[in-house]
Amino acid sequence: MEKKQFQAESKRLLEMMVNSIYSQKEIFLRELISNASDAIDKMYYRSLTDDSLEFEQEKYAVFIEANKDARTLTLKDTGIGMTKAELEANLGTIAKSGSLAFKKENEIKDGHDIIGQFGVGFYAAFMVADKVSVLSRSVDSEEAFRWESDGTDGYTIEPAEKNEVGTEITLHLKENGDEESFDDYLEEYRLKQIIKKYSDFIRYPIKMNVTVSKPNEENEDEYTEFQEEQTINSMVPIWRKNKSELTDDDYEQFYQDKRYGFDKPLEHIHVAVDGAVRYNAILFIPESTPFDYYSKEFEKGLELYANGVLIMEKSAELVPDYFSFVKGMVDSEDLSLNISREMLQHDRQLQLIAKNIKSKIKSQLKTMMKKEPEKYETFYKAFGRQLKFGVYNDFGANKDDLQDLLMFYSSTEKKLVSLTDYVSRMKEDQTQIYYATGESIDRIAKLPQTEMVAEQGYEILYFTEDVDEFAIKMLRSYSEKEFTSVSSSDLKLNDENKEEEETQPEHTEMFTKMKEILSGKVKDVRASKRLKTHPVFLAADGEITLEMEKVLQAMPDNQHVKAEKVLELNSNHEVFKSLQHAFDTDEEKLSLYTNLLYSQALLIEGLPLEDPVEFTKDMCKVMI
Ligand SMILES: Nc1ncnc2c1ncn2[C@@H]1O[C@H](COP(=O)(O)OP(=O)(O)OP(=O)(O)O)[C@@H](O)[C@H]1O
Repeated sequence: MEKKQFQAESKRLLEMMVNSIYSQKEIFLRELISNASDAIDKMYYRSLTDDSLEFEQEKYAVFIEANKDARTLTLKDTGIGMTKAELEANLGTIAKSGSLAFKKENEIKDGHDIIGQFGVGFYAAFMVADKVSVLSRSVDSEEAFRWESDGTDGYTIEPAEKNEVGTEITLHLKENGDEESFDDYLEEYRLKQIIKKYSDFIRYPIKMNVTVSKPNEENEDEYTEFQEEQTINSMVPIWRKNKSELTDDDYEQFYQDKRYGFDKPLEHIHVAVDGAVRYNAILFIPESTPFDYYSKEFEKGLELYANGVLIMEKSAELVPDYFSFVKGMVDSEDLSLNISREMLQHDRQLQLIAKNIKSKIKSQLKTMMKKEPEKYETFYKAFGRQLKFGVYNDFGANKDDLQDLLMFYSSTEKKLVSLTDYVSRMKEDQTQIYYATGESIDRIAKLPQTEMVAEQGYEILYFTEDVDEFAIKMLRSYSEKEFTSVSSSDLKLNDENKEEEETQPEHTEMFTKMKEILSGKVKDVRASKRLKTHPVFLAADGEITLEMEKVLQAMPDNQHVKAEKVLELNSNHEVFKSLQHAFDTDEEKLSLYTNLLYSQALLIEGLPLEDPVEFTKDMCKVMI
C-alpha cells in the first residue's frame, strides 16, 4: 500500500483547522451531514441529465451509527460517492472543494442546495477523531476505495469492497481527556441534539437507530426496550413553505420546537424575499417579557441559516437593539460565509437583510397598532419600554423610525394612546402636547400641576416610566407640536390668571424673604399660574425636571445633577393669606410656614424630605 504525504502547507493548515477554526467541536457532525446531503444532491442533479439514473427520493438518506464498544461513529450516505481520484483530490488536498467545482461545472446558480464551498469541513472530523476512514464507491465506478488518515501523517488509499454507490465515513473517536469526553458523541441523546440543532432542515432524512420502550402486552406496567430506525430531522423547513399552507398553530409549534420562548408568540412575520438579496425568515414577537430581558444577560439575535444549515444561533446584527425582543430565524443562500461558517464580518448581504427585517417588523407593528389595538397594547406593555429606549439611545438616531409606535396613558381616554391619536384630538387653540410625570397613574392624577391643565380641557399624557421623559426630550416634538411638561414654567395655557399674577407686585418682597429662608434649596419663589385648589407646588426651571433628577440620582454614576427648583404658591388659596399675615406680623411664623410648604411640595413630588425630624417638629408647632 502506498503512503502519500500531505503537502507541508496542508499539514499546518490541518492542525490550524483542527485546533482553531471552529469554536465548538460538535459541528463536525454538521459538516459531515452537509457533505452527505451535498453528495445526494449531486445524484439528483446528475439524474436530470443522465437517463440511466432515476432519482427515487425514498432511496436517499444519511445513516448514523454509533458503536460504543469500538468507540466509532459511522455516517453512511447513498450519495454520488467518490472515485479513487476524487478521494485523493477532495480529501487529500485541504481547501479543495469538489462541491464548489461541481456547482461551477453544472452551472448551478439559483435555488441550489449544495452547501460545500471551502473544502475544509470534512477535516472537522479530526477535532473528535484520531483516525478517519472513508469507504466510497462512485456512481461512475464499479470499484470501491478506502481512504484513511490519522490527520497528521498523510493518508492511505486502497481498493475495498462496497456493493452500493455512496460513502461511509467512520470516525475512531479520540481518547477521553480530563476535561472532555468524546464518548459523548456515541450517546443517542447527544447525537439527536446535535442533529436537531444544526441539521434539522437538511432535505434528506437523517436516520438513526433509537431506543424505544413499549409496554408489554400481557403486563402494561412492564416495558420492553428495543431499537427502531427513526428519522431525526424535520427535513422540510417551514420557512420555505407557502404562507397559505401554514396555520397559526404551525407557527406556534415552530416557536415551541425551537424554544424561542416559554410563552406563546403574539405575532409572527413570515418573509420570503427574492430581490437584491434573497432570504426567508420567520420572526416572532413574543407575548411576554423574558425574565432576563432588561438585564445584561439577555442576548439578542436571530438564528442564521445558510441553505438550511444553522450557522449561528444568535446573529445580533440582524435586529436593532430596539427590536431585540424579536425571535426567529433567517435563511439565505446569498451569504458570503467565512471558512468556519461562524462569523460573518459585516457582510453586505447581512446588512441588507437586517435593514429589510427592521422595516418589516416596524410595518407589522404599525399594522397591529391600527388593526388590532388590544394585541398591540399587550405587546406594548411587554416591550414598549424598549422602544422608548430606542428613541433615546444613539442620540436619537432612530427616533423617526420609532415615534409612531409609542403610546402613553391619556388623562381623558383613560388608556394608552398613540401620539397620532393625541394630536388628532388636540383643541384648536392648543399648541403643545402636555405631559405629566410621576410614579403611577393615580399619583399623577392627583398632582396639583395637572389640575389646571386638565380643567381647561386639555388631554395630558402620563409618564410613569423613568425612560419616558428622556425619550420625549429626545423627540422634542411630534407633528410639529412641542412636548411640554405640566410642571414647566412656560406652559402656554389659555391664561386667565396671568394678568392677575402680573398685577401683584406687592408679593415680591414676601417672595424674596421666603427665598432667603429656603436659601440653597430653591432657585425662586413665585405665584403660580397653574394651581387651582392646591396651595403649593414645586416646579423646575430649565432642562432638568424633577422626575429626571430622581432618575439621574438613582443611577450608579450619579453626577449629582439637580433640577432648578421653584416654589410656586397659589395666591388664591387661604394659606396664601396666612403667609401674608405672617410676613406682615411674625417673621418666625413666616419661616415656619415656608419650611412646611416646601416640605409638602417635596412630598407631593415624591421627593425625600431633607430633614423629616425637623418637619414633624414644625407640624407640632402649628398644632400647639
Ligand atoms: N460524503 C461525501 N460524498 C461524496 N463526496 C464527498 C463527501 N464528503 C466530502 N466529499 C467531497 O470532498 C470535498 C471536500 O469536503 P469538505 O467537507 O472538506 O469541503 P466542502 O464540503 O466542499 O466545503 P466546506 O468546507 O464549505 O464544507 C467535497 O467538496 C466533496 O467533493
